[in-house]
Amino acid sequence: MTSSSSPSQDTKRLAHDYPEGLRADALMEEDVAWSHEIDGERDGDQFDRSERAALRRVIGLSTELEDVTEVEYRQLRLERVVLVGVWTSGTVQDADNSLAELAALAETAGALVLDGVVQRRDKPDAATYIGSGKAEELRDIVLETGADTVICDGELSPGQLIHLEDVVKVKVIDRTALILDIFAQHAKSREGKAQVALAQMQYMLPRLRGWGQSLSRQMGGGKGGGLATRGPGETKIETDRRRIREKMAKMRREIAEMKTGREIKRQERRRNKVPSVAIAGYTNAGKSSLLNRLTGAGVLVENALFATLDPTVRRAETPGGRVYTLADTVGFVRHLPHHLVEAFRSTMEEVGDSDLILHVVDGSHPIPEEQLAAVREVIRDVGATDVPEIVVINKADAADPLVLQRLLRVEKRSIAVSARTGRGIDELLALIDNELPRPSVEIEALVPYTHGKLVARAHTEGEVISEEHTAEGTLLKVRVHEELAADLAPYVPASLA
Ligand SMILES: Nc1nc2c(ncn2[C@@H]2O[C@H](COP(=O)(O)OP(=O)(O)OP(=O)(O)O)[C@@H](O)[C@H]2O)c(=O)[nH]1
Ligand SMILES: [Mg+2]
Repeated sequence: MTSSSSPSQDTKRLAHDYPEGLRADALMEEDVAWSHEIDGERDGDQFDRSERAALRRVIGLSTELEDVTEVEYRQLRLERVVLVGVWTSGTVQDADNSLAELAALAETAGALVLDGVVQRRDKPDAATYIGSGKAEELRDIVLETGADTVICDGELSPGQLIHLEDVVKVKVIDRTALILDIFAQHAKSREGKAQVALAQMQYMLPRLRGWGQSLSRQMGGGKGGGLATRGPGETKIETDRRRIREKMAKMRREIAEMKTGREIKRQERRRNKVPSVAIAGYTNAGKSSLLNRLTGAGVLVENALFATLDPTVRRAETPGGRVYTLADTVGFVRHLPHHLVEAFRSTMEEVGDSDLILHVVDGSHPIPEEQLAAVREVIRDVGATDVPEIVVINKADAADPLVLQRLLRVEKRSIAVSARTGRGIDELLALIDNELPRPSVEIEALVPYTHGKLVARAHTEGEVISEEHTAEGTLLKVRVHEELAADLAPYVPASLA
């Protein structure tokens, strides 16, 4: 029969194939070393690394939930984890990639990945996700490695989580909970925090009993407190559910209010006719690096997933001096938990509202096409399909030239760049200039020197074709939007009007 150290044929253990591939610290060290190495030539100031490090997990604590009603303060304490995936379709390579991504997610959350297994099945087992026999094998791996948590590569039903926990006897969490946890760690703005909290509550609501059961099991069936707050005939779970629902409603209202604030700012930009460019793309593709490279903004860059959760908007200029805004956005990931898509919908709508999308993809990834497809799915989801898109194939310095060629051939409007070395950046800037909506009215005006403001506006809001300083004032030939054309109309020389 199968012994603990040799799982049967249809289960594949990844740790043996990638002895170093699943380790987080190696990833981070490379990043730090590099940032010291190239002074002044880096893709961004990594200023809150220490702050981020302070959020890393505490050693030796297992997942705990102190009070379900305080769900937004809940933390998954992950330390030593074993990953498990069910591989239903696609190639072995696909399955490996998926688990490698889960490993990167787990490491981003602060866990140490000890082992990873994928299981070939037609579909996940309804009761235990991997099937009871495999669950026993998984139990052996957990014992052998000393893991305290198992992370499943999918979204499990509350029942599956409980049943699998019963067999493996350590905490079991799924990919959705893991991603929610990372978002919770990384959210900084009030809006971001509220969005994550809402998504967490949504996820928790149907799972309350599961968590409650395993919690009471852990505590030896203790009754817990909170009796005083309970209404007559209401069980603890019912009270908790009711309180969570109330909190969710409050959270939704708050998010709606914050959205209004952002909406006003956006309308202001639109009124000023400032074109907007959104940088979207798969997590870790180099979106923040690109923003930093294009504008010199000091946005946090980290070799971790979901480093950016709060959209940053920066001012940028075309080579001709036309002003536009450049917005960094939340990264995407395959099978983004539905709750998160919902909670971040308003943020993602910014992408749909922009004049141009820079769709950044990691060219050094083995199959960048998968990332492109996953991102486009979300873009479709938020109804942003009619915004023009430039595919920016980043990390060209580290990419396989054949992969680059393939992508450049398939994607019509695409360009290969490296935010790290600066390769292709000038071409990208020119391309952005080309794709940005152009002001529609061409006009010639003689602006008196007393109206210098109008000349300045012509430079930032329009395109100056020629400019001449005459005795009577500045003679401008410009392309501008209609409002500015109206403001300039009084100064159009009679001979031209
Ligand atoms: N080799 C190489 N690495 C790059 C390049 N651009 C970015 N990186 C690295 O890729 C990692 C992720 O970069 P970020 O800019 O944080 O990526 P992001 O898309 O903003 O990621 P999230 O905000 O986490 O979704 C960092 O370690 C960067 O140093 C590049 O052109 N070449
Ligand atoms: Mg980022």
